[in-house]
Amino acid sequence: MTDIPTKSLADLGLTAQGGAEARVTGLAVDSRLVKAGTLFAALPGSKVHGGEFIQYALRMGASAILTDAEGARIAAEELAASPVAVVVVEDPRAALAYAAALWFGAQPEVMVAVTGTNGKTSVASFTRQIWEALGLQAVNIGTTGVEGAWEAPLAHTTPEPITLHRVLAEAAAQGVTHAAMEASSHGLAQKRLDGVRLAAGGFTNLTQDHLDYHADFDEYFSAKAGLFDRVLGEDGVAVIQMDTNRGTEMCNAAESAGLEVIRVGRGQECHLRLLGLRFDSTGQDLRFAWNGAVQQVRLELIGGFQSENVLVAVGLAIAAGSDPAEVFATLPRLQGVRGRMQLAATRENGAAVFVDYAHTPDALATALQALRPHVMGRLICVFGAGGDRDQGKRKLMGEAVAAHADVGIVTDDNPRTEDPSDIRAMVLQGCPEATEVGDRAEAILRGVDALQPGDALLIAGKGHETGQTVGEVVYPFDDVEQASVAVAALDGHLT
Ligand SMILES: CC(=O)N[C@H]1[C@@H](OP(=O)(O)OP(=O)(O)OC[C@H]2O[C@@H](n3ccc(=O)[nH]c3=O)[C@H](O)[C@@H]2O)O[C@H](CO)[C@@H](O)[C@@H]1O[C@H](C)C(=O)N[C@@H](C)C(=O)N[C@H](CCC(=O)O)C(=O)O
Ligand SMILES: Nc1ncnc2c1ncn2[C@@H]1O[C@H](COP(=O)(O)OP(=O)(O)OP(=O)(O)O)[C@@H](O)[C@H]1O
Ligand SMILES: N[C@H](CCC[C@H](N)C(=O)O)C(=O)O
Ligand SMILES: [Mg+2]
Repeated sequence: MTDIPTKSLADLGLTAQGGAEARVTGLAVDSRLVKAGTLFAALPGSKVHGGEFIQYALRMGASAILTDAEGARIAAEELAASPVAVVVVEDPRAALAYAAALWFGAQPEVMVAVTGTNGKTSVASFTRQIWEALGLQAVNIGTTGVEGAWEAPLAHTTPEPITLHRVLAEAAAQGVTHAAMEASSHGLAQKRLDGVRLAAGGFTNLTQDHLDYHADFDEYFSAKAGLFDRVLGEDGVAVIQMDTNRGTEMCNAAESAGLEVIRVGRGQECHLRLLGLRFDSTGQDLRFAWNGAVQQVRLELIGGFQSENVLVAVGLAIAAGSDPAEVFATLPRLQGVRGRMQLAATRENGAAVFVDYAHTPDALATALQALRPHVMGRLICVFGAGGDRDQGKRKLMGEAVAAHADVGIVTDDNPRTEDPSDIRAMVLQGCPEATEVGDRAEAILRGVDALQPGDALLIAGKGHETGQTVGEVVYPFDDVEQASVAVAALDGHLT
């Protein structure tokens, strides 16, 4: 007959109205993906309630519907006329997260997650690199896809639970035992990772971003705190960067939830205490103490914020069971993450071009300040702000560049469905002296052309991205490639 694996609602931890049972052949949150036997999760959305699509899911042969009272109300007529099993719960997103975990079953034995406005991808990658250096089969999961012992592309930083658990089960089947994942604020607010068993959770920092999605900064904080007060079990460990806005509050939230906390920072109360950083042209020396015992390691990474991220990764690896001394010994082998303070090209006159993913006011300020000790001349910054995203951060991004760069060039960064010149105008409010060059390739060429001996150029905002999204179309675009092209064109012309 059929070899499609099925599960009962009870197998998925769900109870239908009237005790109805159903054999489920798959899960879907989008009605357009429903096939015969699928459980369709009709979720409350930001634009529309998924309940509107229940009738369509029924026509496609859904065997069960998971929704809330509102979804059941919207589709009351169709549901009454159908033999489908209906599960009504208060929080269908959380129920879906647990059902997806039960559907796919396996996940890597040891998992950690990291949240924060900036630094998640970096911490997740460093944690994976530490594990790999210790001989473990490890991956990081997030903005740059699944990387490490097993690789796969992802469309989101924290995928919705069906994709997430499919990926975790496939990774486990490939022999991956350790995984470090990013927990975005959207992912936490939508409970995408509530079904994941985590040994530890990390926090990097909290500054402005995504206030188009979260009602205000407190709600944004609460979403991030959900990693500690909801997702991590009581035997989990929290690794908290203290030297940052809301670090103490996040630590309190973790302690109130009964978690053990590893504090990271410069203060005396920190278990992983940053004692000093010395910068040179290829990296930095990091001096720190672990429970009072002093360590010093060489990092081939540009920018002091990378040391902060490394210490959070160190805390996560220790929290998840690795031996501290063995973890410290791996650190000189850490490699920078693609598009994070990446040296993309060098001009014949020695001036360097860096590509970085700074796309928030704090990240721009941090990245520019991090470059300053490496630059004797001027710091030039090519940057822009994304369309269909938090508008409130645009002027603040301009202000960060006005404050920390010597020359600013405002350009486009994924205008999406907005008018690019409107976005640039909002950015320019924060840096009226900057030059406006809409075309990003031309902006990069202008920035590279301006480089004199001792200067450096920071191309910010796109990092590892390989496309420029204008309207609904993604045009191929790579900052690292454009930097090389510009240097070759200008220096080739000069020689
Ligand atoms: C803003 C946001 O996070 N939206 C997510 C949310 O959708 P929504 O609430 O807006 O959905 P909606 O359009 O109102 O529709 C409601 C429901 O009806 C369903 N539907 C809709 C149309 C249809 O024909 N049939 C159907 O079933 C939808 O699947 C949805 O479940 O719930 C959906 C189902 O779980 C997600 O797929 C969707 O993520 C979209 C794709 C998205 O782009 N999210 C981005 C912003 C995101 O999550 N980014 C974060 C953070 C990045 C960062 O840190 O910088 C990330 O983790 O990537
Ligand atoms: N600890 C930090 N403090 C401040 N800024 C940072 C820190 N770490 C990274 N950044 C800045 O943020 C940029 C993005 O870093 P990263 O990709 O690691 O963050 P992320 O949190 O994963 O971002 P996203 O929300 O897009 O997934 C870096 O290129 C750098 O400019
Ligand atoms: N995950 C972030 C990435 C932003 C990167 C930047 N290039 C932009 O498009 O704004 C977001 O979607 O808000
Ligand atoms: Mg990321």
